[in-house]
Amino acid sequence: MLHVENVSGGYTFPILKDVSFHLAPGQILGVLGPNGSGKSTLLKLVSGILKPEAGTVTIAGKELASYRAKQLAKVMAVLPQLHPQAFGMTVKEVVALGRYPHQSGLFSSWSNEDEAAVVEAMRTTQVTRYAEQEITSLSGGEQQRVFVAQALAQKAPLLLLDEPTNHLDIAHQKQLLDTLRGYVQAEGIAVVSVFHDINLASLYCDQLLLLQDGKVYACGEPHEVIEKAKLEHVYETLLEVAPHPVEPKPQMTLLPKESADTATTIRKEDIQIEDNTVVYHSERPLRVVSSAVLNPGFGWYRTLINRQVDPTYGHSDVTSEMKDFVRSRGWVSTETVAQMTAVDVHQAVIEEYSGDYGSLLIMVTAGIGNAMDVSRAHEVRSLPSIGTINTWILINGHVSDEAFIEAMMTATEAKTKALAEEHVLDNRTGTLATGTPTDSLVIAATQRGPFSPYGGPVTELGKAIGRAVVSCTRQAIRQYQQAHGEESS
Ligand SMILES: Nc1ncnc2c1ncn2[C@@H]1O[C@H](COP(=O)(O)OP(=O)(O)OP(=O)(O)O)[C@@H](O)[C@H]1O
Repeated sequence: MLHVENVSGGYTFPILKDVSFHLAPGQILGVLGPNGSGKSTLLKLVSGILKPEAGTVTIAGKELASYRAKQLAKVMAVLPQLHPQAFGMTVKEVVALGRYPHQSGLFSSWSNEDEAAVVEAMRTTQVTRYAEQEITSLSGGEQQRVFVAQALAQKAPLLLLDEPTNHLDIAHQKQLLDTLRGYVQAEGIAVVSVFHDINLASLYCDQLLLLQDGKVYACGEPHEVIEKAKLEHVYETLLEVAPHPVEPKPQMTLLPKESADTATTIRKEDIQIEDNTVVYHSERPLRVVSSAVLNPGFGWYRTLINRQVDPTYGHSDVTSEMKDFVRSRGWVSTETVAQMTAVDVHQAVIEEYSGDYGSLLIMVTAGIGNAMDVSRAHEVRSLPSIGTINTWILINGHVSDEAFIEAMMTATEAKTKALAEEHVLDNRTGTLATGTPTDSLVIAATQRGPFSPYGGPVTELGKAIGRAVVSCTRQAIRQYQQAHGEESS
């Protein structure tokens, strides 16, 4: 649909240098780049407002320079960054201007097709209710939607949009782009759109073109362009790129400058055992990954709780009950990770280790009444009630996501090793137990200090986790056995 080949051009001096890309029908290309990088200039060169000094622009198989104005308007609609003033016109009249290329003769007649296109465009952009209102009486975002409607009413197979979501609130941004996406797929049109919002561009575009100083720095699918190093280089700012939770489209997050007063050190004496809970509270949120009852998964939290409940504990909504409990103790539920255990929390084993990775605090409570052999779990019909090994690994250090995951594996292997060393059996099968049905793990890091990219058993961090978890879990198992009158072997 659109072929841009080695285009250079600009104003009195060149802005764009040697830009090439191709766009197929049914595709959206997002143009990204910092202020002044040439995004709007590129649209002006593609739309014919500016003439290229070198290179060619071909639309629907025909060179741009050979189109007559009205003919061009039939194949291409443009939403400029700044809109022409439209004083005294109603919304419908502004949208109807989009039908100009389809009028013929001196005394143009308004056809049913024109009317249908205008009505549909207003409906799509949700401006029908303002149809008879003067455009200047609308808010900035409402006016923006009217100009998008004007471009859609033109029914051109190529749409050039300069920041179409400008002034729109998040719901209207999403609504407009969802509609555009559907429209592009249904009608097979092609769209080139300038975006400032990198995440929206990633979510909605098939291809992205990243400009730097008028040159193409990167071009490809969102996962090829939305890369930390590329964006940091072009925008000259610190950021992170992470996966979108639902779509396979990367999303970027800005990293604010680190403030000097935000360091937190986790110390053994700050872990409190009060009533029926083990509690750690940090002034600064910790990066946590956990399988806790309250706030599991990855997140940032300030309070960690291992709560002892009665062995007969039973609630239909455990998460809500835990939230209420956390609040009743004066903690904030949205910044608390909470686990449950039937073990007396005074039997918690807490140890401290340090090394090149920073330092570690381990807390373990071990209830092994329901210990089971995972390889024989398929033979068990009903799950036993409470009986859990809860483990905390608190790290004074900076840990990558990969290291968090490897630390989980290392800790799990270490726990299983501890059960074997203590010769804990699965009572149903008489084989060595590997864990319990409801074991829970919390790994938290201050994300300051030494950086650990990995957490496997050959890393300093992994070695410490392996040794510490085996030691603490073995002691916790013995505590449990002594409390329950059993002999540790
Ligand atoms: N009409 C003009 N005459 C001369 N120079 C211009 C004109 N319009 C833009 N420029 C210059 O061209 C360069 C690129 O501008 P352009 O508007 O294409 O950037 P952009 O990437 O769209 O920026 P923004 O993100 O701020 O909208 C800038 O240095 C700008 O000053």
